[in-house]
Amino acid sequence: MTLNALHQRSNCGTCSEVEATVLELSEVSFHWPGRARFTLSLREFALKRGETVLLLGESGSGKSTLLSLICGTILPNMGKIRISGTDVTRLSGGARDRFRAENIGVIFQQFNLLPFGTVADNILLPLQFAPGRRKRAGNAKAAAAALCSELGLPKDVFTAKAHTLSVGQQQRVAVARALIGHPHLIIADEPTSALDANSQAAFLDLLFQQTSAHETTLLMVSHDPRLAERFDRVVRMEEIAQIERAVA
Ligand SMILES: Nc1ncnc2c1ncn2[C@@H]1O[C@H](COP(=O)(O)OP(=O)(O)OP(=O)(O)O)[C@@H](O)[C@H]1O
Repeated sequence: MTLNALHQRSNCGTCSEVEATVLELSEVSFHWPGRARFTLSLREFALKRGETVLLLGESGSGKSTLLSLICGTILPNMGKIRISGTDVTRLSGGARDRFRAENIGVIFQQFNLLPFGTVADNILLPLQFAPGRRKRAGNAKAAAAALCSELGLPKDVFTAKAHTLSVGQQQRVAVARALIGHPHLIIADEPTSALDANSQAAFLDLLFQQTSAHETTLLMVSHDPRLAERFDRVVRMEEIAQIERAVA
């Protein structure tokens, strides 16, 4: 039996601790290649199950780089990145893509919806690559429709093409796509940056309602420190990471 299977089946203290930590980075170092070499080093960073964390940092401080490392779209030069007990740096490229689809819901700044796909197509997309998540979603179409209704999207929008939606509606679709099948970890990269204060508050209400209902861990990047009070914890890039820039 694998360690993960043991953790899932056991109620022992050690395993509850492992399960309680959804994300754990240790001794991670990454550099972007090229003339203006940027190096990000991070000793330790962990997120607990159900925790909501706002990651703040100046432009160019490596926030998006860190999120890409967590999502496994780039690999560190050294160090461990464990998500729900699996060190993603040890997975092959294909296995990492599948792991991401299974375990992480991602919300991008520009939402990254398929413009000519329907709302349903967009929400169901991650399930195509993630059989476990598809199973957790149950009746996937019904789950997507339920999420739409919980997120305040009108029924007739379900079959509309994504590009015909308002920005506010597209946001909700992006949230539904990240939440379907209950991934343990949601990563959001400045999802509120293009919104006015009222829309920002409404967006966060939706996100927090959903994450608290399913004990989902949320790591959200923003430039806006005013959002801090809504989160369990605020982390600044300079507290957790060191960066170096060297021009060759
Ligand atoms: N694809 C890339 N190729 C090479 N270097 C990159 C790449 N992406 C980022 N970098 C380097 O990493 C540095 C940090 O960029 P990153 O986007 O992670 O910062 P950020 O904190 O998210 O910035 P912002 O708040 O402006 O989005 C950049 O200054 C750049 O030097």
